[in-house]
This record gives sequence, structure tokens and C-alpha cells, in this order.
Amino acid sequence: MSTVRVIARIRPLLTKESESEVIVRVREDGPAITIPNPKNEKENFTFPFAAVLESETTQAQIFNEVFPTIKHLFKGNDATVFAYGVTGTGKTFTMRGGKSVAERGVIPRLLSAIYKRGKELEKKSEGQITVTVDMTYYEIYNDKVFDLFEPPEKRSLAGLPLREHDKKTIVVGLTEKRVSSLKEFEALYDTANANRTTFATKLNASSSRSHAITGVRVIIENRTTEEARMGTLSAIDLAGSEDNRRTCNDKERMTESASINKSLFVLAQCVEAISKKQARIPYRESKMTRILSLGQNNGMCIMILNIAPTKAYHLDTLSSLNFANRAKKIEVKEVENPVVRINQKIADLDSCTELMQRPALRPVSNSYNTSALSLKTKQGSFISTGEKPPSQATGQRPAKPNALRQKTSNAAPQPKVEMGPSDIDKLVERKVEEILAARAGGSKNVSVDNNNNGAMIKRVEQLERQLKQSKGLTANKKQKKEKPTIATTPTAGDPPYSSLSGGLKMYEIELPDAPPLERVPSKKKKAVIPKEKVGDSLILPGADLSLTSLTSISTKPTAQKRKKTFMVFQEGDHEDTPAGAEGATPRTARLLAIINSEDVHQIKSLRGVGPKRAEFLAGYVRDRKAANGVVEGVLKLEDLAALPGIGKKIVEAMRVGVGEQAALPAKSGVKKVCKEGMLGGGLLSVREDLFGSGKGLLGVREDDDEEREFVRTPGRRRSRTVMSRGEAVREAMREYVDHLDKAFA
Ligand SMILES: Nc1ncnc2c1ncn2[C@@H]1O[C@H](COP(=O)(O)OP(=O)(O)OP(=O)(O)O)[C@@H](O)[C@H]1O
Repeated sequence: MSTVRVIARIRPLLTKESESEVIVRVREDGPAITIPNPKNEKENFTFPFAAVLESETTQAQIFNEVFPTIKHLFKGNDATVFAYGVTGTGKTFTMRGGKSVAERGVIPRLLSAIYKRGKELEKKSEGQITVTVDMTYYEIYNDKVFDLFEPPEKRSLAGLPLREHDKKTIVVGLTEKRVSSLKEFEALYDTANANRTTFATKLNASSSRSHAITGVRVIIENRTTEEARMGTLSAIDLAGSEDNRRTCNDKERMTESASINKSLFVLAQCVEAISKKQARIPYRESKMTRILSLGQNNGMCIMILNIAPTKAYHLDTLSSLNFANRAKKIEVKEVENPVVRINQKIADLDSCTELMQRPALRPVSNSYNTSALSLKTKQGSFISTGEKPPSQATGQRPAKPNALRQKTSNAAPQPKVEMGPSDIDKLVERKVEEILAARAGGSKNVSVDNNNNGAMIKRVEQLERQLKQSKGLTANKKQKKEKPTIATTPTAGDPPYSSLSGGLKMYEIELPDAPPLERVPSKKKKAVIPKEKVGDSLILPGADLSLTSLTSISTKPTAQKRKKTFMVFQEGDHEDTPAGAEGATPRTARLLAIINSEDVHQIKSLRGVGPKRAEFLAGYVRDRKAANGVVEGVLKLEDLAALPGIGKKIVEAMRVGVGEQAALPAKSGVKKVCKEGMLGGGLLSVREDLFGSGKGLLGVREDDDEEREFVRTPGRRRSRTVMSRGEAVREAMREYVDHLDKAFA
């Protein structure tokens, strides 16, 4: 066991900054930083770290601090190096560096050291050892994952999906490149960096608006012993948090900023929760934290804390120092990846199924995208991995902002008021409106361009969607208490999912309770659907129901009158409707989405599709995408049926199968799934045999392959996972809103 090693780096003064503004100092008696208490400048706070590097530190010196990762990698271990700090503090300079050799950053230096050591090994072994280096590079922008080896015009708007596989987070569909020399790396890295999203803000002329993750896998094969080791490195240049009062961001930058701040906020929550040893770590609240999975990975972890020395950054620096202070206590297991037989490994590279059957071959941490690897197309990728967070934890309160940060905040302490989704909407709307109005040069009451503002709010809403949905679940719980009568209306006035613009809307339908699942059925009772909702398409890829059909849901009035909740989806202009599937039934749309995903694993899960057919379909879609220069929607139902070895019958089997996917994890007790829909980025599956049976409805939210978050079993009490998540998220949401409030103030 070791802990996250924090290296603090103070950047030099920029031309517009002066020595008199410097407030960050290095303690002479140890590697520590001091900074005045903003409320009482005579008092100093001290933060000790593993190393503190002053402003004159060269790129070579900072690399020396990171150099131990090389030895670690060649031993077959994993390592993560990430740069954290406020915008404009030098993260990109540190990780990527400048053009000249002297200014080369940590990442190119790491690669250079890897090649150097690899060559030495190969030479010393007289050809018995070969070292190969593979690389992926991607960014998380506005909570979407994009491959930096792909030019922006080839990006799908939805970004690349994440999957959970074997308790690891995998980015599906990334390009992986074998990179044989530093020269090759540099060419590739430069091109990829040009694809990264950067913009000028007031605080940084070239501000990274995304988190960039470089994955490097080193494979050392020894022909004498016929063994292979594999170490993976993830080097992450996080986007910088920023205070929008100082950025003067426009609407788009502000949206990015909200997304950046949100993911960093969630990261802080995770670190807080880990340091307090809480059972529930909210990794899943953002893609970045899901991928980074700090504290969940095995292997060395180094955090470079970038700091600006001047007073202008006072509160932000303090907040970063607090974050790092907590992060440095996070324990990481230093577990070597297993050694594998070379032929075994090659076989694994060739077969997805074989690979899946041999867990020993999977790297333990920050690992390689095994499923993508198995495609043989080198479209796999590196990932950061994580043990599954303790998702079943209940009743855990999320982290509260730490005391120091609160102490230094100028804002009056916020009372912990309950906020409904509409309150949050209003708050965000009001804040955006105010700031836009103020920027337009008018007073806060000046009316703003409603169209633009609407678009802005929509974007912000999108960012908030996941949190709100979980919030909504908690809100529903309360509502149910308040309205003990039978109701089948979409939650009126303040629908919990009102902000799901462009997605599937979710209504909650309350029905009189059923007896426990085993009881004998009694009278049917019709649920009442409000007129305006009748005829609305009611879900869900996999079930062509309409709201009218809901009226035939049978329920069993009982003496106990327990209440239950039915999750019903209304299909809106779902942003995830795959291109080419417009107008298709939800079931067909879902089928096409699966096939167009190129994900062999998913395709194989379709009825009538075995590994070979899945490989064929994935390859076919991939080729078509490449040939047409598009990234999605290349395959329509007719095309599918016309493919050799497929035909209409198989297509129909696939369609039916989409509606009846079996084999959800045994834990949930779900046997047969009839309906699926996206909920908060996860897949909600509804159990066919219970839907409409009066026995209750069991919904399982899965994030990708893995069962996640909630199971509602009205027959039993809805007691599993979701409520604790809702509670935690509500708390997190409140804090986030405070944070937004501060940023927009
Ligand atoms: N150690 C350093 N030596 C010289 N210049 C530096 C150093 N660190 C940062 N800079 C300069 O400071 C400016 C901001 O740095 P950089 O873009 O790396 O910040 P950042 O933290 O990545 O910001 P953002 O989060 O907005 O992307 C750049 O002009 C960069 O060249």
C-alpha cells in the first residue's frame, strides 16, 4: 500500500503579474507550501506535500519526480499521473510542455524514457526481450468522451460510450496506435493535440476545455521464459476549474465551465468521501471521475498540483491545496499485473471470448480496453479502471465541503434547504439570466435574448441531468408520502424529470398497491391516464406500447394499500436516436443503435447473433463508416437484412430479442426484460412478466453492461440502492448549486 504522491508546482509569474502580488511561499524547513488566511493575512496556512517545486523549476526537474513510474511500468505495474489546478496554473505546460526540447513536458519525457529503457532492455537481452508500446489518447469534453486520434469532424455528438466490464470502466471504440519510436509518438501526439478542445478565456489564452487522458501500454515479452508483462500508464491533464466571475466567459465557455466545474466538483466529492472512508464514493456522477476512479486503481498514483503564486488566485489556490491535502491520504494498492505466457497472450489478443475467460490476463489497474482489444482492429484503448464503487451502500451522506474552504468563503453560510428540481431549474435560469443581462451592459432586470438564453439553459440542464434524475427519484419518494391516493398522472406541475429536454421523459404512475408478489390476483383496476397523454408513445426501445395501453394495467386493491411506483417513459425527441433510425420504432432504433455501435460484445447479445456474426457486423459497420467518412447511422434495417448471412428472419429475431433480453444479473432477480430506456446515462430495463401484471414492476437501471443503482420492487418495499443514491445526490446537488451560485454571483 502507498498513498497518492502529491507534487506541488508553483508556476512562474506571467508577464502581466508582478512580484508584489505573490502570496504563495515555499517553506524552507520541509516540502510545504504556505499561504495566508484570506480572512486574516497575518495568519498562514501550511500544506506539506511529497515535493514542492518552486517557480524556477525546469521541466526536467519535475520529470525527475515522476521518473519512478518508469521502473514501476517495466515491472508490469500500472501508474497514473494527473495534473490538477485552477485554469492558467500550468497543467498543460507541465504535462505536455512547449515545443523546444527543454520545454518538453512530463508526457513526452515519459515516452522518451520508456523507449530508452525498452531499447536498453532489448539490447541487453540480445533480442530475447521485445518491448512494444501502444497508445490511446482521448478527451472528456462536456462530459462526453472523444477520441483525440480522430479529427473533430468525425466525432459523433454523443461521444464514445463507457462500459463497465469486469468491474472496470472501458471506453468503447477508441483508436489504439502502436507507437514504435519517440519520433512517431511526437508526430501522433502533435496531431492529436490539435484535435483537443481549447479556447481563449480571460484567464488563459489557450485554455484546455477538456480533460485529456493519454494511455500508454508497455508490453515486455521475454522469448526465453515465454512470459510477458504489461504495465499501463494513464497521464491526465485535467481541465482547470475556473471562477466565472473572472473568466468573462461567453455562453458556450460558461457551459463548458459548468461542465468542467461539475466534474471537478464531483472529483472533490469523491476525494472527500474516500478520505472519510465513506462506503459510497460518487464516482459515477461524472465520466471523468468514473474513468479516473481515484483510489480504486491499483498502482502508483502521482498528482501534480499546479499553483499560481499570486493573490488573484487566493481562494482557488486554497481550495486546490485543500483538495490535494485530502488526495494525498488516499491509499493505493501497488499490485503487479500478472505475468502471462506469451502464446497465451497472443491467443487472448485474438479472441474476445477467450480473453474474457482469462481474468488473469487483464491488467489490474488503469487498464487496457480488453473488449476493444479483442476486435483485432486495434480500435481498443486504454482505460482507467476501478473496482466497482460500493454502489449498494445505503444511507451514506456525501462529503460536506471541508472546513477550511468554508471558512475562507466570503459567502454567508447557506441554509440547507430542500430544493426541488424546479427550484434548481429556476436558480440556474435566474443566474444565467442575471449574468447575461449584466454582461449585456444592463441591469439585472434587463431582459435577455430568450432564444439564446433558452439554448444556454438547455445546455446547463443537460449537464445537470444526471444529478436531477436521481434527485427526482428522491422527490418522488416524498411526493408519494404526501399523496396517498391513487394517481396515475405524470407527476403534475413539477415533474421530476422536467429537465430531461431532448431525452426520454419519465413519469411516475402510482397505482394502488398489490399484495406481495406471490398472492393470487384479484380484480383489475384501470389506471387513469390524463387525456393529453393518451396516445403518447410510451417507451422504449423494445416495446411498442402507447400510453393508452397503460390503462389496461391491472392492479390489485388490497387492505394494506401499499403504494407502488411505475416508471414509464415517454419518448421525446431523444437526442440519442441513432442517425438513420429516425422514424423507426423504438425497438428498431435500439437494434440499430446496438449494431451501429460496432461493439461486438453488445452485438453478440442480440438474438440469433453468435461471435462470428457479431464480428462480421461490427467489421461491416466499421468499414462502412470509414468508407463513407461518417461516424454513425450507416446501417438501416433494410441494409441489415440484405447482408450476406443475415436475412429477414434473423433481423426479426434480433428485433424480438431486443425486447426480451434475458440474463440480467441474478442479484436483481430479473429474468426477462421487455423494455429498455435510457435513464440518466444508464439503461433502464423493465421486467416483462411483472409489467402490467399487477404484481408490480421491477426496473433495473444498468449502466451499460452492469446492473446499477436502482431496483424497484413494489411488492416488496422499494428499498434497494436508489434511495441512498438519491439522498447522496440531493446533497451533492445542493452543494453544486451553491457552487454555481457562487460562480454566477
Ligand atoms: N512552469 C512554467 N514555465 C513557464 N510558463 C508557464 C509555466 N507554467 C505555465 N506557464 C504558462 O502559463 C500559461 C498557462 O499555462 P497552461 O495553459 O499550461 O495552464 P493550464 O493550467 O493548463 O490552464 P487551463 O486549465 O485553462 O488549460 C501558459 O502561457 C504557459 O506557457
